[in-house]
Amino acid sequence: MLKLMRAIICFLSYSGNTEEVAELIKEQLVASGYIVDMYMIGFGVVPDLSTYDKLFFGTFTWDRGSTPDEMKDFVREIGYKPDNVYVFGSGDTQFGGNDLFCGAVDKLRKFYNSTYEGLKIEQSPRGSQEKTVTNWIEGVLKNGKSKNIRT
Ligand SMILES: Cc1cc2nc3c(=O)[nH]c(=O)nc-3n(C[C@H](O)[C@H](O)[C@H](O)COP(=O)(O)O)c2cc1C
Repeated sequence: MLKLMRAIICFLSYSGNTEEVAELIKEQLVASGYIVDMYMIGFGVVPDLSTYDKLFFGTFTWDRGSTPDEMKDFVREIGYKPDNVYVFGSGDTQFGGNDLFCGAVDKLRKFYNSTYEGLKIEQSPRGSQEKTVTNWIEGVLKNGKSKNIRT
């Protein structure tokens, strides 16, 4: 029997940019045959992540390259380090240039030992950056690790 792959996209977004990235990732995964759930960090109970093949965590960056507190709380609530995490985020190079751009993406990736590169989007992904999202997802699907949740 054909087993469908499942992914969840957990994201934190105040003004909607990271949410837009999450939506694009969802569209791409669905087009590739995944069943996709979305979780807005800070709203409701943290889902059971062990039931997903791939986990996508998204966040904006704050306060000179920092990870927002809600994201830190989410990480604490999970309570373990899944090994199938892919990190994405939005930021703005006006806040400290390349050094601080999407610093939270780098920090989360490091925390989860996520070997696949993080996706960093300058504010809204709509327009020319949509291709960046598409390329990233293609790379994740081709090269990224999946947790085999059925063994
Ligand atoms: C006070 C403040 C500080 C920020 N600091 C950074 C930063 O250090 N690095 C960065 O890349 N973006 C920084 N940003 C930009 C946001 O991360 C960016 O606007 C992001 O797209 C917002 O995401 P959201 O629309 O999902 O809430 C900052 C924004 C604000 C308002």
